[in-house]
Amino acid sequence: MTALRAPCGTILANGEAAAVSTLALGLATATVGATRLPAGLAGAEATALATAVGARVADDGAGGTVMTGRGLGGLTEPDAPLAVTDGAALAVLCGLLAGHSLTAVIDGAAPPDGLGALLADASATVLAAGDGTRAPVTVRGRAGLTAIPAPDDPAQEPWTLALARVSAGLAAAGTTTACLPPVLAAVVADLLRAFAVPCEAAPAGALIRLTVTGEAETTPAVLPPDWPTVPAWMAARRAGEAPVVLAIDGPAAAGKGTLARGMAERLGLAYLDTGLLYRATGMAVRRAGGDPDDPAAAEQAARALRPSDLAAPDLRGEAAGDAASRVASMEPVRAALLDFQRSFAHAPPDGAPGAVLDGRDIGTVVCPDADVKLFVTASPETRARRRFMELRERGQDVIESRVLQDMKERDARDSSRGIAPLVAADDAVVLDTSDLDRDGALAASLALVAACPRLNRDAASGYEDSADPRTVPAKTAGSNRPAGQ
Ligand SMILES: Nc1ncnc2c1ncn2[C@@H]1O[C@H](COP(=O)(O)OP(=O)(O)O)[C@@H](O)[C@H]1O
Ligand SMILES: Nc1ccn([C@@H]2O[C@H](COP(=O)(O)OP(=O)(O)O)[C@@H](O)[C@H]2O)c(=O)n1
Repeated sequence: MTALRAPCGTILANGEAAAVSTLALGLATATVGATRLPAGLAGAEATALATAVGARVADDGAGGTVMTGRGLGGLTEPDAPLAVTDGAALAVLCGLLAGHSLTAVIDGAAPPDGLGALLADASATVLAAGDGTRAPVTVRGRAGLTAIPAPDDPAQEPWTLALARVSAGLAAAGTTTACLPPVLAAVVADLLRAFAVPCEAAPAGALIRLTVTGEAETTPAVLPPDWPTVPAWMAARRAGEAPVVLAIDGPAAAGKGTLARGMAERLGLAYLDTGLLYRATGMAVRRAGGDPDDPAAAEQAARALRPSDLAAPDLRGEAAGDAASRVASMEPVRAALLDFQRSFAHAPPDGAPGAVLDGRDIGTVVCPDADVKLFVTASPETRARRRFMELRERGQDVIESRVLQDMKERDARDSSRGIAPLVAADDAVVLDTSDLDRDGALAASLALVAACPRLNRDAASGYEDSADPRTVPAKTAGSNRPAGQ
């Protein structure tokens, strides 16, 4: 057996985040070809760990890392103990190493209960200092693990073991099943798919059942730069605290909805387009033959609004936008729609750990305590161009100069109204998307979420550099200002 020497590497110690990062690094080291990892994911210690099992590591020239692995089953035996300070990361690493013909000693964290039994089932042997519950752990792996039996009661298996099951399953014959909490399952499935590992995710009660097809040929991946946000939402969810609320405000066609949908998807949060509530109210008045400027008709429509009204096909056009901004200037209409928006933010549907809301007054009125407030804007010409293209793609016969004119009028009405006007909250970050494409805007926004103190509280070490707000082309709103200026 390899003689014990001083530890030669550590892995970030952030519970779920550390385990997911370890899985990402492990996949990269077990993949033939060059995988790009974003800044922050492969820290110095983790890089040393990957190098110790035969991966080649280089800078990508942009703060990230290019890792060239050796293929599943191709990792080499480390000639010194590997140091891992987090038990969940250790479990994932043991699972990965179990599918290789090597012996590795891992020192640092204690292995989670049941890890030895799980890997023994897959024909790898995990030995620990006598009883399998203390460091150091020795993994004697072997190529071509037998299929890993499903857990007796998936709901009872700790997520640490479920993740070890996934990592061991990569090299195991057939299908491996693991059950994980929804957010963790979503990010793991995302990661596996990035490396082309066949995997399926389906609800299994409160958990998500992930099935991973083993012995797949992984392909090099490019992990997006927002990976550092992973610990943020995981930390928020684990803390069992108030839901995460992200508020996105800004003028028409700035890209709020595109950004909000993207953030909700990436972070596993619920999304509410609050503009639709006003659009549906305004169009309900119009459809009833009324005038959106009539306060009584508008209030009645707002009070009678039903979720199914939000699916009406004519809500995206400029006529609906115009009607919306008329009814939106009336206090009773706003009051009638406020509770719904606040309830959505504070108790997001489907047990989501938080919500993203976009509109005009989310950061100022609806959710003044939001964790992150973004004020998204772009030059009027850029916005008009985008809206024009969008409407044309929907088959609407529109003239760009007219779209610009309508939009300016609507922005002016929204900014100058007495109640909940369109202004950036004092603590909002202004994000000008004029020179950012959709992906760029999303990456910048996710980096801001990663930098949010409450969300990072539990996930500080190893990630703070990557969440450097200096990389974000945004500034904090010092004073309230009208849109489009
Ligand atoms: N950064 C961007 N670059 C280019 N086009 C964008 C960008 N963000 C959004 N768009 C496009 O602009 C149009 C308006 O975006 P949308 O998200 O609906 O804005 P808003 O919700 O602020 O009205 C859509 O067609 C969308 O695809
Ligand atoms: N939170 C909100 C959301 C929308 N609105 C109003 O609803 C109109 C339509 O909003 P929207 O977000 O659907 O419009 P776009 O930005 O997509 O063009 C806006 O012009 C505002 O007048 C509001 O007053 N408050």
